[in-house]
Amino acid sequence: MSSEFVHSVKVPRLYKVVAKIAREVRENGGSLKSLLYKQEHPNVSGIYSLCLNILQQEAQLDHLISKINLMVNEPRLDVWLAKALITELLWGKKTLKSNCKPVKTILSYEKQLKKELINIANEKLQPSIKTVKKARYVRINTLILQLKDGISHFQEEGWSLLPRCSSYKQHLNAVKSLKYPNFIQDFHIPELLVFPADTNFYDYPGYQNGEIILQDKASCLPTLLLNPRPESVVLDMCAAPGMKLSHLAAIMKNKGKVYAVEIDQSRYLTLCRQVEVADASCVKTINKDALTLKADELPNLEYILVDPSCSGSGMLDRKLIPNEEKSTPERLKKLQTFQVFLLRHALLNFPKVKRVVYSTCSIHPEENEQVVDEVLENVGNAYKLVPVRKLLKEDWLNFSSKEYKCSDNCLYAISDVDLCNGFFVAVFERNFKVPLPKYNKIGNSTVNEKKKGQDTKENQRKRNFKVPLPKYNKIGNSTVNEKKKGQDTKENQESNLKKNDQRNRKKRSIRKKATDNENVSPKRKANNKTVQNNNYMPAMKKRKKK
Ligand SMILES: C[S@@+](CC[C@H](N)C(=O)[O-])C[C@H]1O[C@@H](n2cnc3c(N)ncnc32)[C@H](O)[C@@H]1O
Repeated sequence: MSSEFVHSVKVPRLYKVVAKIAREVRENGGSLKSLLYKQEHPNVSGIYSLCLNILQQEAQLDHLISKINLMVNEPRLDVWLAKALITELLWGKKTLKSNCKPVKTILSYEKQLKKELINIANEKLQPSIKTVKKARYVRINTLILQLKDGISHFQEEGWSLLPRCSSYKQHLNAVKSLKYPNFIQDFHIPELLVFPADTNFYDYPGYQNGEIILQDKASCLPTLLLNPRPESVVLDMCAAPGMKLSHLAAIMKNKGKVYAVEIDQSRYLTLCRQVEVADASCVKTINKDALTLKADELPNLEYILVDPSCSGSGMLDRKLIPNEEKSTPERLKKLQTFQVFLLRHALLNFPKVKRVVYSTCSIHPEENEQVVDEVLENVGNAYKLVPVRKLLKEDWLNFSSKEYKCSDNCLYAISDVDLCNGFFVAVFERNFKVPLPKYNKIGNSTVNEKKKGQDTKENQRKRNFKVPLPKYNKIGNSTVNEKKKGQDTKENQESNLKKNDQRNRKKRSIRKKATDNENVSPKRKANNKTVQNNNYMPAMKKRKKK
């Protein structure tokens, strides 16, 4: 076989992106999700799924590549591109549709690869990582497609809808034994359809068009529990990539307003694309730090979703990637500090808000019960925790630990039990009879009385609510709050405040320039390219009449 590669036909961009990300994760220890959002590729889920597959099958891939002498015979072939193409051929779509040279090369080894794969199975080579099965969830985006039309579409494709169950336990048993051609509506979220675990919908025209959204059940729970009524005003403090956001817009039937805030520039662009594709016209996207938001920027705000960055320890997919960042106690502590800050900001800075939902895709109490407990101390009786058990009419199985002050009032989704990602949700409801504690005074007595005397860096920050967390995205490394070394005297605090005010004013004017164009053409900027590249496929079924 020739070792000269003629690049007359381009390698499909998806495979190039997948190869680049997989290499970065494996060779430089990058985080799969962060790398994904930097790519600005419309098919985020497709790329994610293929990358995950490569990383999971890496032991077999290395074995196969060495058995067929691929890199010896084809020294100019990029090994990561080869891994991406082989993965697609053997475990993905099982076909490669392109005439580019690397694809032709891999196809010329197809027979050998398949033969060696059978040998691997016979040799009982252990897969890189044990595969964890969960159901495949498909949310019908009711902003575009009516639920009944979505269901009919799948039925016309040969799928058969099982009757809904009368209890959650029965439903879980039905999901556990789901097999093609059966699917079922979710017990709690009717617009969420549940299919057997291995079903793949990434190529579905309806997925490309935003008519269906591939969203795990766990990720729909916070929005289900926030449950804003249509015409209300909602803030999604940490919005990208926009899964919960588009569900919020659907719950509100695109009536009212949802402010979607995201600090990270590349994730913000993904968010704008998701808003456009999902047709979430009631959303206003804002690219800024949620900690700097003020009540008067968001008039009549009633509901807030706080879904901050977390360790992601509940995400089944993440558990499948060897060597991904681990939840060390130090990392959890830093995440917790940020989570407390953000939740407290949501609860104490927006006086008209009546409900706040806090959620994480973590199963660590450090990011869940401990955060809620700490913030409960600050809010006093101005907010109460609503027992989720009641909201879900007793039809839920796992709750927060009674060892904590929040007791069993919050929800846990446990993968093995609930057949979705691990998740935590707490619902706070405002008691308007009690005024909000004064939060923005230095030395505020409502903050963490217990820790008086221990003048830790964290306590200094807690007392000083006006000062935003420095460099949000460096959480998890040592740059956070480095500057506050030394004594925390009142003088120091006041001078810090002044410095921060000046810094904030400067930042605001820079950001204003950057975000002003968001008012001019918020979505076009991010989406035009995507929509054109997306090759809009034909719709699944009748579009919902507007
Ligand atoms: C767990 S993800 C949110 C997932 C999202 N709610 C969804 O359902 O698709 C957390 C997001 O918060 C963003 N973030 C972190 N700190 C932030 C801050 N201070 N202000 C706004 N966004 C922030 C991160 O960049 C990340 O995109």
